[in-house]
Amino acid sequence: MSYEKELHIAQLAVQRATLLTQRVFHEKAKGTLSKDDNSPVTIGDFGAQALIIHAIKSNFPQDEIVGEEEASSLRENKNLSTQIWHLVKSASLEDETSERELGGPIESEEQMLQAIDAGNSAGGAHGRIWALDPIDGTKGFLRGGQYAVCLALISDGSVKVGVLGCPNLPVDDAAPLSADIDDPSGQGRGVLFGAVAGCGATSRPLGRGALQSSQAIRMKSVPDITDATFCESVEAGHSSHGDQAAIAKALGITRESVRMDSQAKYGSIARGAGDLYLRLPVRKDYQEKIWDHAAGEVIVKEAGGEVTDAEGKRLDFSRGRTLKENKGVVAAPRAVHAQVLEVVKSVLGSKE
Ligand SMILES: Nc1ncnc2c1ncn2[C@@H]1O[C@H](COP(=O)(O)O)[C@@H](O)[C@H]1OP(=O)(O)O
Ligand SMILES: [Mg+2]
Ligand SMILES: [Mg+2]
Ligand SMILES: [Mg+2]
Repeated sequence: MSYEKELHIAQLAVQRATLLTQRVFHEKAKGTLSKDDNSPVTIGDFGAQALIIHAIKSNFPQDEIVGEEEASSLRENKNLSTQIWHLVKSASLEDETSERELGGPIESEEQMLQAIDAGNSAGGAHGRIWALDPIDGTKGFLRGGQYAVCLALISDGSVKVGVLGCPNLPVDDAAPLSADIDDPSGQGRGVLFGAVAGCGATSRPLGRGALQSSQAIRMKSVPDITDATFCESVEAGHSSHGDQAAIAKALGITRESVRMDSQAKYGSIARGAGDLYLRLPVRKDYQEKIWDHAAGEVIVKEAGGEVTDAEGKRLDFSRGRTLKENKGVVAAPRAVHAQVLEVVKSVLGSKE
């Protein structure tokens, strides 16, 4: 199957939602709530989830959706719900054809809340399931750093389509990897990554109207691993900076890591701006969420990379809303992945 329509709709939907999040990014008040697990969620997360689910349901009504957010807190907070509705109502691409392809506007605030709640699939091993993270790296979003709007289609447990909207990464695939956003106007920034299993990965400028033309991306070859650049989370609670530093040292890597929030890390290594992405668990009991990895996994694999957990197992997207069979993530160019994994195992093994 070619998944041409799925990729097209996913890219348009992520583009439109990313533009909504950018408006919130530049506002001082972001309507932030704290969820039960103490993580933040903003009006940008809710608005983006509503828009993307509306687009998927309009085009693929039978498909299920695993979305990070749900609307119960909004039903108890009319003020916040109305703020989101204002954002969603006025979100549109400049291109009318694209707008129509996304199912036209959401008609009411209630329909918006229902769309948010339609991301409640339990996930699983059968059928077509979309994994949606409307803002990945919400902490980065609040800090003025990197974040990503992430959407993937999983079919019978494996990722077929992945799209990442990264508004704060440079458009230029060859720009050196840096977590800084030193250009507050956003000029020259905003990239949309896409991939279909078996068909390669691409990047294109995020833009405001119809999709601009894309170019193929490839990971960089790494003839000498000691020259590699690796990226990792900003948040020390999300992955073990200590273990990652020990692994880099054992590999002979001398360059400092680049710390950035969100799946912008997967996009960055896929286009060769960085080489490795290491995410070693801090807490044994944390289960990674499928929406935090699905799009990034297929984009890196299609750009010539390998993605496994810290034990070398493939990421298993068929187990529900989380990657409960996996611990950590190791992403690297295919030619050096085994070498990196060996060091990961030996560094983690020596701790036990
Ligand atoms: N203890 C944890 N270990 C790993 N990832 C976590 C942990 N807690 C939250 N996350 C998730 O990591 C993702 C961000 O990753 P990164 O730090 O690489 O940008 C977020 O989706 C965040 O989830 P949440 O959306 O609930 O905040
Ligand atoms: Mg996330
Ligand atoms: Mg999120
Ligand atoms: Mg979150």
